Amino acid sequence: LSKQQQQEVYEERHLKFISSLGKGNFGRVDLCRYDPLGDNTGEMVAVKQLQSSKQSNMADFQREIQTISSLHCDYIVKYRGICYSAGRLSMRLVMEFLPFGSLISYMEKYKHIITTRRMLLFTSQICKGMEYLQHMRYVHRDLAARNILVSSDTLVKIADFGLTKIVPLDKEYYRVTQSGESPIFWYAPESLSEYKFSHKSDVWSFGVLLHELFSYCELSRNPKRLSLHRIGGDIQSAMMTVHLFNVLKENWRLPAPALCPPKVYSMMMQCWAFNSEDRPTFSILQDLIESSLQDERE
Ligand SMILES: CCc1cc(O)ccc1-c1ccc2c(C(=O)Nc3ccc(C)nc3)n[nH]c2c1
Repeated sequence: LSKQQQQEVYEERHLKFISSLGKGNFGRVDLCRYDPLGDNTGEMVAVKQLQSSKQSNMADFQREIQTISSLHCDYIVKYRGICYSAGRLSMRLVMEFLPFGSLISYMEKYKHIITTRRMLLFTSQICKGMEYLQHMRYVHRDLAARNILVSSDTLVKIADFGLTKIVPLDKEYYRVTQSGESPIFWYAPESLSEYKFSHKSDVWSFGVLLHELFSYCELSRNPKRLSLHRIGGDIQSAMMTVHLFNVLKENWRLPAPALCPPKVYSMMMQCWAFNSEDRPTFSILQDLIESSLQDERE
């Protein structure tokens, strides 16, 4: 079977645990080898335990699987299938394994050798992935460096943990975000004030992701830290959204990262237009990225 025709049902007995990929912002994920031939030639996959205790969740769950399995794009982490645990009500989500893990850990590790060109290549790939999601009428709502995975030194992919977002653990519901990360610092003003999400709010988040990337995903310079510095870090969380909305209304924006090419910061600023209709589309952003790539080529 070609990779594309790979059956969607994985038999538990052939799913061999290799190691834990750590508790990223997507909950606990394991590296497994799916080895039906039993000769260690099977493919490596990333596997996540999903519990869906109530019947209602099952409907949500099936719908999410329908969506995730319908996304076929080189710049979106591929859904591989589902492994039904014999007897137990739980099941496991099987996704494509990306050998370099999260963009945040990658940038921390390689920031001294990664070039502006390479960062613009990653930017272009994420933009293409978002163009595809928009074409599929899919709003991501949580575009951030923590949700980008690295396949190789020249390829990154968008992971949408939508599935892991909606499936609660058998006891409590948990938000799929980096421990301590509050997504409000990636939210467009209309998302903060009216909880409205659209392709245009994804563009706003894309600008914040660009800021993370060109700040080498450094924790000291991350959007949450910089925003809290501006609005005062000591306010309780309920007021944080209001304060953040107000400073954005008064045209405060994240400052240009050190060494950031002017054209790239200008792109971020266009993504952060207060009125959503003034923001560029992902295809316009693609042209701006190409033009920045040209500058880096000369
Ligand atoms: C199955 C959970 C999931 C659910 C979803 O909806 C979307 C994506 C994923 C997912 C999450 C993590 C990974 C990983 C990885 O973490 N890889 C790595 C490689 C190397 C190191 C050190 N750490 C880590 N690879 N593919 C992955 C897919």
